[in-house]
Amino acid sequence: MFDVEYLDIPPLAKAGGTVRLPGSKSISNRVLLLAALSHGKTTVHDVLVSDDTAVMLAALKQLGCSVQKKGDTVSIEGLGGQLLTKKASLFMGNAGTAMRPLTAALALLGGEFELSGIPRMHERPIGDLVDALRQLGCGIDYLGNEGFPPLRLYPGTLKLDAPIRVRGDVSSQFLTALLMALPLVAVHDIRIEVIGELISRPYIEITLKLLKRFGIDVQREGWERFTIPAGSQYRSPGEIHVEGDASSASYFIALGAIAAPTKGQKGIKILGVGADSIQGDIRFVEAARMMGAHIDSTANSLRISRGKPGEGWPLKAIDLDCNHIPDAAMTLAVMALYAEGTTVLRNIASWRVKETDRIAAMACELRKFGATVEEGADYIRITPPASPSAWATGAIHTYDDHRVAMCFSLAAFNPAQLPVRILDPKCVAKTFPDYFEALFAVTEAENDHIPVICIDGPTASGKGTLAALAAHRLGYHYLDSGALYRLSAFAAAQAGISLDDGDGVAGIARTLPVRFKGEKVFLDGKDVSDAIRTEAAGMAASKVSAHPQVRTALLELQHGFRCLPGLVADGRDMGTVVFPGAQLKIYLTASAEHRAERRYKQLISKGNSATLASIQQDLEARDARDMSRKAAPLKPADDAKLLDNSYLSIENSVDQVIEWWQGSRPF
Ligand SMILES: Nc1ncnc2c1ncn2[C@@H]1O[C@H](COP(=O)(O)OP(=O)(O)OP(=O)(O)O)[C@@H](O)[C@H]1O
Ligand SMILES: Nc1ccn([C@H]2C[C@H](O)[C@@H](COP(=O)(O)O)O2)c(=O)n1
Repeated sequence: MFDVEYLDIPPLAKAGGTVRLPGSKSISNRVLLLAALSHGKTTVHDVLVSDDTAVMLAALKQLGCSVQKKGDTVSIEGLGGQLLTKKASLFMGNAGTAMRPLTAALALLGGEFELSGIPRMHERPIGDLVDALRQLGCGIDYLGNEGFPPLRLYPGTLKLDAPIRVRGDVSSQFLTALLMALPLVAVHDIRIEVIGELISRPYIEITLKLLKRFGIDVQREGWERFTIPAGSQYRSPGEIHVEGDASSASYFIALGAIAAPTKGQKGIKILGVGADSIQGDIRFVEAARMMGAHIDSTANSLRISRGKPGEGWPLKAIDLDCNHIPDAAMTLAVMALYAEGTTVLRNIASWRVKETDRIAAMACELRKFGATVEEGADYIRITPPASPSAWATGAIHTYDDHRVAMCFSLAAFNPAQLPVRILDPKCVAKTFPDYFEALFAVTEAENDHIPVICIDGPTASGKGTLAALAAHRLGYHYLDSGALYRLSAFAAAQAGISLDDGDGVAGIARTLPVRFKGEKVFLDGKDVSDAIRTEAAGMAASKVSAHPQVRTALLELQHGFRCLPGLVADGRDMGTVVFPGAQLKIYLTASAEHRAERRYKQLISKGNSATLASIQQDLEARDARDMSRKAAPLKPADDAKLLDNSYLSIENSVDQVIEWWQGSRPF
């Protein structure tokens, strides 16, 4: 996951490859709760591992459920409709799929509970569900504002004779919550009557299908009346698989529809969800086809490609009632940027009470790209920028809403080739923690659009420390090019090749079996991190680095580090030779005394013996060699910014680099 303040996505050009989707959030949280309420043990496979499912699992554990989790497989020993814990404070985060059904189940089972969440959860309505539960005799108080969490639940006297009336036009989760809770008390037939037009019906279909898997056969008359038969009892199905998240699929369906295919690939293949999906958002496929996408499906996979020019590309604008795909419809709003004409998405009032007011959020962020957007109580109308030159870009606010973040990543295909900044990208953890990694794995940018920051300078100036920290702040990859010279010298010595034999060392360097993992370096699978960090290894590296053949041999390997979303590289010739077109070049230096002292402290802290004087002598000798060699000598690039950090802390040095970087960005 990109745990950074913002993520800059370079302009993207192409897409192709296979994406395996994480499990559906809606199915995962329903199944986890049903498993907890059932008799017997349920093993749930392919569960979504995310913030919202973590909230549900934590609550179930607090309620006395035995939960075993291994990767995306969760085994739950069901409570059989009996609570082991009758008193608890449960934190629901911003997970509506946990808050609503747990409120209903705990209110009916009795006990004293408090359910709260993050501030946005306390702005999301729950009054219609509370009203329905109060009709049943459940004890519920509002602890904050009337109609909103947090809630206090306490035992009441249940009255189950009269039909229960619940509103269906604000959130279908209220009905889902009742459908999942009422089988716990179905001593006789229990009827639910829906008031108002039921929105998001596909989610009710998911609920009914899953209830059936757990032994509850709800009878439905239209979408207005539901009956839970007397004697209903939850029974574990034993094993159950969660299908991939159809709402998450929408981003990759859209990707296939708007991106030119990468060489050798037939667009995007999505695994985990397909024509047999029980999720309503699978019907996003129909909307994407209407806009021009080519989509083939099997039972549990999809393949998407962009239409030919004039036959699906550019996309066609649509005017669509989106009641059946409320979450995935947000993706259509971004696809509208690539459509000819004005797209209207209707019947989306529920967007206003989701993680944020999604209509307002989408309108505000779409305008940053130059789109003309009109919003109404339950619709949004989007006209894209009139021409490539009318496109703009911006820093996208994500409102702690995972879907806003994921949708707007697709704006990086803009024809003006502008980068897009996603603020707080880690909000995708709610449903798809590795979304951006998955996106970058199947997208391509033109090579010179992938940003590179070069940090060159003499020995022990702090290049590595600075480069690694800057890379971490930006979510970029990091290249320690010095390690490659160290490894070449190390591997050559091990193979009995003289360090003076340029061709011999180059032969080794050309096929270095190297792997970086965090701060560790592996050569042919062996951890050599410490072995290549000695002063002697540094001197050996300096020697082999003077051979032009060795430098040429390592060039391709270094270029390979330039990957999405960007790179910070440190060394001696990053800005002058390896990445001459880099967007930012820094020449980092410090006085020889300061550098010797830093290296001295570094060596001593690792238990090595050294004297300050000998270290200073060694590093000056190494610098002299690196600066005087013919091939790619150490020197500042003509366009490098000079940074002397003799009296600058590490934090201030990083801040300076980030400030320079920000200054070069269009946000
Ligand atoms: N601004 C700074 N102030 C004080 N100490 C620093 C500063 N920058 C780096 N250091 C410390 O200096 C030591 C050397 O830093 P680092 O290994 O990053 O240098 P380097 O330039 O990459 O060295 P080399 O050329 O040998 O690879 C480390 O212990 C690091 O923590
Ligand atoms: N881009 C680079 C990086 C390193 N070298 C050589 C010269 C250095 O003395 C030696 C070790 O580098 P360090 O790990 O100390 O950064 O490798 C080079 O020539 N070009």
